[in-house]
Amino acid sequence: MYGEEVWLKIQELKRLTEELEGKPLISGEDKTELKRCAGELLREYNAYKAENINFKAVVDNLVEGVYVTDRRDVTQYVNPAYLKHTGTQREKVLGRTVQEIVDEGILYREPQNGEQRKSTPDVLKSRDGHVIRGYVTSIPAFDEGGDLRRVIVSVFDTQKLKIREDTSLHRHGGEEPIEIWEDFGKEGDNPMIGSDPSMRKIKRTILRAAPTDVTILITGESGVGKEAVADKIYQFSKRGDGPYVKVNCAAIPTNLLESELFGYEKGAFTGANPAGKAGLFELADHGTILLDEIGDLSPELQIKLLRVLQQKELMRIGATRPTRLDVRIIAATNADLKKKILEGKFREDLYYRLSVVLVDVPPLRERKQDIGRLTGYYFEKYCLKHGRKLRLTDEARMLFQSYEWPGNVRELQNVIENAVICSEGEQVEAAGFSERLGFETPPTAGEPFSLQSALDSYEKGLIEAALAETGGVRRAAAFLNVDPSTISRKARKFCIRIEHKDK
Ligand SMILES: Nc1ncnc2c1ncn2[C@@H]1O[C@H](COP(=O)(O)OP(=O)(O)OP(=O)(O)O)[C@@H](O)[C@H]1O
Repeated sequence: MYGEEVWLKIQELKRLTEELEGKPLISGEDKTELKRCAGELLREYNAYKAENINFKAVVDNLVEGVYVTDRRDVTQYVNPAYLKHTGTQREKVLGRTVQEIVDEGILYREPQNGEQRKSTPDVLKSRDGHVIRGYVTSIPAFDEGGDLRRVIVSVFDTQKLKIREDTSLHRHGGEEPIEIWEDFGKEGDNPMIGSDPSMRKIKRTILRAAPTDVTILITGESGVGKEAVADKIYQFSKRGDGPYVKVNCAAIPTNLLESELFGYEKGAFTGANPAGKAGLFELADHGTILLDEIGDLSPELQIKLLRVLQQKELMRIGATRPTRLDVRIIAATNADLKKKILEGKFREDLYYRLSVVLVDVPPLRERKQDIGRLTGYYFEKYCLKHGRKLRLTDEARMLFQSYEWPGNVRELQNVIENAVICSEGEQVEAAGFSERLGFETPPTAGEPFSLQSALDSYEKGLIEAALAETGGVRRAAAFLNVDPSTISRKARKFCIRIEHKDK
């Protein structure tokens, strides 16, 4: 007697109990017995409900990815969250062995231990260039005879882990664990690598400002990652499912930029589309627009943009009525806008409207702590992309640390990709980059050259690199096999700032 039947019976019993309540013919004992019966039935019904929960529907709706294989490693089930994390499709994996899937390059999964429960961070990667990170737990399920029946793999989206840890961090006011800040972003997207204090601050700002609708101005040298910051703001905003329109204001000729941004009405000017055209702002309605190189905006367009910011509406060219807009504006520039204001080239009121939140991304040379991780990430990425199995030598890594990277992360990417493609052996040596990076360039005859200054420059680079790599004078000294006092003395001589302290 289960389900509906039990329920009806309980209702009947309840009704009877209430009816008999107060009637003299039924004894107290009978009433107690009736109540006991009803209670028992209710318990039975609840047990039935618990046993028959639709667990598949539950697992289908989990935030964690779940992947189940049988004992021969054949995929039996994957939940939607798993497919989302890995960007793969159900039909590509169901009924297939993990090995087949890995061999085809649909997915890369580091070896899992099928015999024991195991938790490992960072074990999922897709081979299409994205590195996917998740916290993975594999649980083998055995039958009564002790034989392995299936393996249940659950993947925790580390992005969620990061945000949860971040909030707990603020609650407890503790020191942030570095790994939270290493990569930053949803799985499958470009990570934003950086655990240098300046980058951590930027990531905290992104987490705080993204869910609001405030205007954000991102400044910094070319190639530092301004667009990468804007992408994260978009991802973490409430508009993450809405349109995201990116406009490089410097790339569109000034005479076209107005119609591109604001659109025009029909017959607005000769040569225009007779039906009129919506501008990029309108295409970004209910979403986000990134105005890159905002410093290049003409004075006329600055006024039009101010109107969009102040009144949340725009005038198409040739229009008589404004169009209402709901767009979140992010602006970016590598120009010094304060200087442009002083020179009368940029409106001060626009600057303040744009920079409600200001994110200044420092150049790579000011966050040397991140060079190692960025190098590792891009080296792995380009090796995968170009199908090469290479090793980056320690000397090459050191060289990277001591270089100033005027082109910032973009230059680092290019140098690494070039080395991955061009290197002939099995490892990428420092010599492969040194000339490109301007190290050890042999002097040409007749050029003024001092051996001492070349040696000083090399020594300075090595000490800076060792300090950045090891994080302290004593450890840098051990690394270079010299006395700590030598490091301190040379740091003074070469004006190297020592920010790191040995613990
Ligand atoms: N912290 C980071 N971690 C990983 N990759 C990064 C990081 N910052 C930047 N990049 C990568 O470096 C490249 C250049 O970054 P981006 O285009 O965001 O720089 P930018 O400051 O907008 O440059 P520009 O001023 O020239 O437009 C991109 O491919 C980006 O993904």
